[in-house]
Amino acid sequence: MTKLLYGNPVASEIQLRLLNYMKSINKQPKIATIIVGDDVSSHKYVNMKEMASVKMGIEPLSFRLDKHITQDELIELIDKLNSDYEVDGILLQHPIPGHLNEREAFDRILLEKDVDGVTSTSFGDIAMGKNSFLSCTPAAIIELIKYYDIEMKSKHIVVIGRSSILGKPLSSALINEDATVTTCHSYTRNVEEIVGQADIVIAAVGKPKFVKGKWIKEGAIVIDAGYNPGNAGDVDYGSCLEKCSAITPVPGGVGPVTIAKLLEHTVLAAGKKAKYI
Ligand SMILES: Nc1nc2c(c(=O)[nH]1)N[C@@H](CN(C=O)c1ccc(C(=O)N[C@@H](CCC(=O)O)C(=O)O)cc1)CN2
Repeated sequence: MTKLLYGNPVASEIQLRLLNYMKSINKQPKIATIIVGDDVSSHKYVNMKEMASVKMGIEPLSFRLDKHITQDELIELIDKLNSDYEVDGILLQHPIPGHLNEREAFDRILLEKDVDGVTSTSFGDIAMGKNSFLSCTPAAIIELIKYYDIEMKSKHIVVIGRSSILGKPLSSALINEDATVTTCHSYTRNVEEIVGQADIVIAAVGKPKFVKGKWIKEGAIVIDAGYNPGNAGDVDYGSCLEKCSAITPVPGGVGPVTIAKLLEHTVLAAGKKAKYI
């Protein structure tokens, strides 16, 4: 019987941990959320993050910027939030319109307010095993794997995707968990063959139903980090279900844990206790 790795119990456990921790902080954590433009999915995800924040007693400060905003105006807002003592965390939702330099904007976020783990410095710190916030979806995946007592040490984990907020930091964090990691991307030859050698497959490619059941080694574990329109994951769920020993559903898998990790990082930032993963 294939085990379903649901995200909600993992998210609930994180939230319980946070509620306890919040009792020891004598301030209400505040997160600034920024969306540039009118990407429908971005608005949906940020609304979900804000609703979850409010439920946890975190105050969201929303910034919805026009799609024609200039780089200077965006940087000016980030600078203002960096120097606002009341703001504990800053979230700049990806993607932003193409005329803007997203990397420069991410990197403008002060390290201690980078609760979303998107700055180059956070990424470098994580790679070196230093104390910064890991990007939220990679952090969610590692939390979910640990929650279900899945061994990472010495396992061959194949990550499909190398985006700067998902595939790359995830591969790096998995190496720190003593896994043997192969990262596949659009120039990788024979992806099917490589996936077939994996003990754990993590799909973070941004292509609906990309991973097929026939690629999967019998009994492997499949984690779907995809968030495509219409709630489609990156994994062809039906065919993979038949081959694997455990799988995350979409929706209801990695997604809810990603949001819980953002809340956790925000509360930890508020408590000035940044903690690795
Ligand atoms: N600055 C960032 N931008 C983006 C990130 C990020 O971590 N930081 N990640 C993605 C998308 N994302 C969060 O922003 C995200 C996507 C999906 C979910 C989620 O919980 N999905 C639900 C289904 C939602 C629904 O009902 O429609 C699920 O999987 O159960 C959470 C977060 C892009 N940009």
